[in-house]
Amino acid sequence: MNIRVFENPQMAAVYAAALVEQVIQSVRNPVLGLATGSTPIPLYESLVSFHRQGLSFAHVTTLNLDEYVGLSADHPQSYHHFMNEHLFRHVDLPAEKRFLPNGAAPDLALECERYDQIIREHPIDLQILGIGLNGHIGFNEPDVALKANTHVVTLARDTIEANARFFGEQERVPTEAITMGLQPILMAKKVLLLAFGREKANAVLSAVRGDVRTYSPASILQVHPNVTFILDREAAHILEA
Ligand SMILES: N[C@@H]1[C@@H](O)[C@H](O)[C@@H](COP(=O)(O)O)O[C@@H]1O
Repeated sequence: MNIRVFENPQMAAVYAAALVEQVIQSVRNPVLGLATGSTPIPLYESLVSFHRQGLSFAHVTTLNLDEYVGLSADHPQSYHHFMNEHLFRHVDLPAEKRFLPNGAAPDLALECERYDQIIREHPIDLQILGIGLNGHIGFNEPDVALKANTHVVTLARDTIEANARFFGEQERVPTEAITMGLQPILMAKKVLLLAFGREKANAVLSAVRGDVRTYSPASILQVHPNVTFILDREAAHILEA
């Protein structure tokens, strides 16, 4: 596991964007696993600026980690909408090569199967991750057991509270999501986990130094052969103490 600590999220994001560019430039049909949340926003800003300087996404395929159940693609808090706003509408990534789970699908079990089939057809070259305050990755929440495949998850109380800031009030946050399971994340050739801010320091510490536990889903990354944690000083402050 590599750990890189930067002065601030902007510098960390430029480093992460350079690693993404390296994959885009060196792999014939690169597949990127993408994350949402506030953390990857500066990374997407850097990638948009790289695009303006000539980096093409025309041959890239993207697979997102997750989506809220019950939100259609045009809902302002959906992850579909998030990806459009922060990346897709700014770059030349073909619409048919952008995949996200459909949280508004009438049959969620079928939707999970559909998404797993897409994942099987597009093994991930580089997976971008954030981390929840409780150590979740994607929406794989701490639990007695974790799942390998795409599944519907009931969001943890902490997660609903943490994400209420995007919805205005807690009651409006969906209580369920569809998330990729751990298998495609662990099968990705390379994983970048980004974490910024003091409130992430404990989750980062457990992920990096704790035992591998289902109650700390990010800790499973310790068994992956090519993971880089990209942190700002605040998120790294306990690790560096
Ligand atoms: N499902 C997403 C995760 O993929 C994300 O990593 C995490 C942290 O979000 P943030 O980056 O806003 O702290 O929570 C969200 O709920």
